[in-house]
Amino acid sequence: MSLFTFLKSRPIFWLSVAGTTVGGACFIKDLMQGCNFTKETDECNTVAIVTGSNTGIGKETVRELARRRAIVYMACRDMKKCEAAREEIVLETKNKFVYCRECDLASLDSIRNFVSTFKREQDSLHILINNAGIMRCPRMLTADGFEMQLGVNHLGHFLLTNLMLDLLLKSAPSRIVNVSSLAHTRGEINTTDLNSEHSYDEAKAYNQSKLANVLFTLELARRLKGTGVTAYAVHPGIVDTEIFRHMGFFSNFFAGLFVRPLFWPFVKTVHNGAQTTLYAALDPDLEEISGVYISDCKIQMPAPVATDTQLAKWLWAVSEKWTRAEILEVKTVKNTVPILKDVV
Ligand SMILES: NC(=O)C1=CN([C@@H]2O[C@H](COP(=O)(O)OP(=O)(O)OC[C@H]3O[C@@H](n4cnc5c(N)ncnc54)[C@H](OP(=O)(O)O)[C@@H]3O)[C@@H](O)[C@H]2O)C=CC1
Ligand SMILES: CC1=C(/C=C/C(C)=C/C=C/C(C)=C/C=O)C(C)(C)CCC1
Repeated sequence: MSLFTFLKSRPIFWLSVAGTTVGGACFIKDLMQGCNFTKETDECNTVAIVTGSNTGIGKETVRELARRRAIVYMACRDMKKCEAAREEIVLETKNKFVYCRECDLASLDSIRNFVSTFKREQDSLHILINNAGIMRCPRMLTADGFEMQLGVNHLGHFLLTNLMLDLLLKSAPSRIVNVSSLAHTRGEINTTDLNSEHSYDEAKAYNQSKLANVLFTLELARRLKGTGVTAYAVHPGIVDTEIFRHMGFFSNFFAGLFVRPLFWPFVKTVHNGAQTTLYAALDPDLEEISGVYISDCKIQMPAPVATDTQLAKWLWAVSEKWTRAEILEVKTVKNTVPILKDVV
């Protein structure tokens, strides 16, 4: 009888195999969780907006901002889901200054309505977190005819940010956090068919939109230099959220039963997935830094194409035209401080 045949017949052998597998999976899971933003900050009187915050990374981001006593606006398209998430967060954090307001990033009108409502209620904004996202959906169009992933992930946030710039400038130091992805490294800006009208590939469209997030951050930082408003692009890690909802391989019943458990050790929990966003939004050490790409709470180099300033300017010009955004002429602090010849 070989050693293996002998072991196979012993229940203790199978118990130890199962124990090692579970232990190994937990060990890998622990290794994959990445950074934790533990620096205590008091955000009392800080006004923040988080888009797409009824679930996933956005919801966790709101939870932590609320725990730190911020006034938080959850900008969501589904008011029922938003209210359920808000209630849970208010009960848990005892912070009642958490509000749900409708904002469908797939509609320029909805974004404009959200901005008007917000400006009627608040006269400052310190943190804008452009988090909402949709990944690898079949070809769909927004209310204004934009390909959905480009429309929601980039163009909607482009308009929202520009409409909020007056408040952000007034409230400086203030921050804009664009939730991008490592997927930007596989992205290309299709300058001849940005809206995927001639051909559509769901993965290419997602990667393009996430590259657009980094290029938008770069151009924002350039335009806002010296104003006290800073911009960051972040990669949250691979996080167990509903982002896979359009990918049958991950989201159907069979996947839930067999595929997800296989991936479980390799993905971050939502709590850990929100840490890099929180770091970018809150860490005082970043106050003088802008236009950077952050992954695992560390400034990292993005893909070379994401540092192309000409491409960033091109994307800005097209986005400005398509969203009909009124772009504020930004005066830097240097320009606004009166100089001697203005005073005498
Ligand atoms: N999870 C991951 O591994 C990674 C995620 N990211 C990025 O993180 C961000 C958050 O995603 P995650 O939490 O994972 O995904 P989820 O799918 O869990 O959350 C996405 C959020 O965006 C909202 N949203 C989608 N479309 C719109 C819209 N038209 N208007 C307003 N809100 C909308 C969703 O609302 P609703 O529930 O109503 O659809 C939801 O609240 C995204 O930008 C994503 O690209 C980046 C890298 C990896
Ligand atoms: C294939 C594969 C993995 C899954 C990768 C996934 C699920 C990536 C998701 C990326 C997302 C959501 C990007 C968003 O911008 C693991 C688990 C790392 C293990 C190794 C092989």
